[in-house]
Formats: sequence, C-alpha cells, structure tokens
Amino acid sequence: MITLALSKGRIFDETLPLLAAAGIEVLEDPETSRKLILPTNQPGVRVVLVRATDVPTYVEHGGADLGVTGKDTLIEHGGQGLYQPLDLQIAKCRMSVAVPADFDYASAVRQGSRLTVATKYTTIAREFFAGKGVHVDLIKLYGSMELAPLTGMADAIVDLVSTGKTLKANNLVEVERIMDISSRLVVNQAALKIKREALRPIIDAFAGAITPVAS
Ligand SMILES: Nc1ncnc2c1ncn2[C@@H]1O[C@H](COP(=O)(O)OP(=O)(O)OP(=O)(O)O)[C@@H](O)[C@H]1O
Ligand SMILES: O=P(O)(O)OC[C@H]1O[C@H](OP(=O)(O)OP(=O)(O)O)[C@H](O)[C@@H]1O
Repeated sequence: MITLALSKGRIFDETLPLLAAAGIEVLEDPETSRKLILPTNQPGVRVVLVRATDVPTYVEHGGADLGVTGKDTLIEHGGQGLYQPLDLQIAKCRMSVAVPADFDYASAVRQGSRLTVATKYTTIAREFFAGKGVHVDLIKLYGSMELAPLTGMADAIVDLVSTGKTLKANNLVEVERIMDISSRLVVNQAALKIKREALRPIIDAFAGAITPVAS
C-alpha cells in the first residue's frame, strides 16, 4: 500500500491533475466526505488528509510514504528524513514582509530600530532578518497574521502573498519579498528504498506532468 499525504484545499485541488497523470483518481471529495483516508481507483494507493503543516511530519515518521507540501512548510519543518525529488510548480506564491501603509519600514531599518514581527514562519523570518542585520522580536502566530499590526501588537508581518488582496483589504503593504514559494513532492527516505518499484512510476508521472515555469 502506498499512502500519499495531502491537505484539503489548494494542495489537494492542484495535485489532482498530477495524480491523474499517474493514472490515480481519488474516489471521494474531501470537501464533502468526513473521511480522513480516501480510497483511489488503484487498490494499492490511498490518500490521507492532514493539516498542511503536518504533511512533512507524516512523511518523516512514515505515516505516509509521500506527500505534497509548500516550500514554506518544508523550511519550517526542517526537511529531516525527507527526500525532495520535485518542485511541482503548484500553489505558487511568495513569502513577504508587510507593514501598515503608514509605517516607514525603510527608515526603521535604516535607523537600526528593533522591529516586532508577527508570523507563522519564524524560521524563515529569523533567517531573513538576521541576514539583513535587523534586530527583531518574533511573535509566533498560527493564522490571521494581518491582524497583528492592525491591533498594535507588531510592526510588521511575514506572510504568504499571492494576489495581494488580503494585504490590501487590511491596509497593509508589501515591503520586501523574501522568497518565491511553490509546493514540493516529499518522499519518506526509507519508503523510497523499500517501496521503490511502486513509488518510482508515481514520481516519474508527476515529473512528466509538471507545468514548466514561464520564462
Ligand atoms: N494565497 C495562496 N496562493 C497560493 N499558494 C498558497 C497561498 N496560501 C498558501 N499557499 C501555499 O499552499 C500551502 C497550503 O496552504 P493552506 O492555506 O492550504 O494551508 P495552511 O492554512 O497554511 O496550513 P495549516 O492548515 O496547517 O495551518 C502553503 O504552505 C503555501 O505553500
Ligand atoms: O495575496 P492573497 O491572494 O490574498 O493570498 C494571501 C493569503 O493566502 C494565505 O492565506 P489562506 O490560505 O487563508 O488564503 P486563502 O483565503 O487564499 O485560502 C496567506 O496566509 C494570505 O493570508
């Protein structure tokens, strides 16, 4: 049995075409089913639904043989025990620093001010600001980062940006782009050896179905 870990929403939706390329069809809709283990048209392949942040953990500890996870989540997890064969070019966005429209971020950085930064992505934020030589106090949040500067709890946030609509709706502006983000296929290193014959065709089909990056 091959177990694939996915999270509901964009990762699940955007992985479906890749699964189709491997001849795999998920037989239940995660939005309507309450099941956490979904069968597929292939008796030897099943999908488990986990929180997006838990995908690397399931694959690392063998709860799943492979999974699809954002680069952001992978960096925060650390990537230990995971083979990362493919950038799937799905769920594309960027990791950015954003501040209230009336906050002069450039001056604050120039003056060497200490910044309070709210984020779910503390590893990425810590490394980014350390690289710039900016002193930060990080506040770990699990969602709705945009609220932190609006309530006076933080000067800035580090969060994912795609269309920019969420920032705009909350009167925040993007002041730095930290890195581009897309989702990766991750494979349990032991499973890759033990289940190589079953996993290889899936990995190869995914590789062949990746939409090339526009140049
Ligand atoms: N607006 C977006 N546009 C494109 N990709 C995104 C966007 N937001 C997040 N992503 C990518 O999709 C992945 C999954 O995001 P999703 O919103 O499904 O989970 P989450 O709410 O971040 O995780 P959790 O439920 O574990 O807290 C993220 O890790 C990121 O790589
Ligand atoms: O720049 P935008 O296109 O507004 O996307 C950015 C938002 O998307 C993510 O949240 P979440 O996964 O909750 O967003 P969703 O509403 O797009 O699912 C992220 O944490 C931002 O809040």
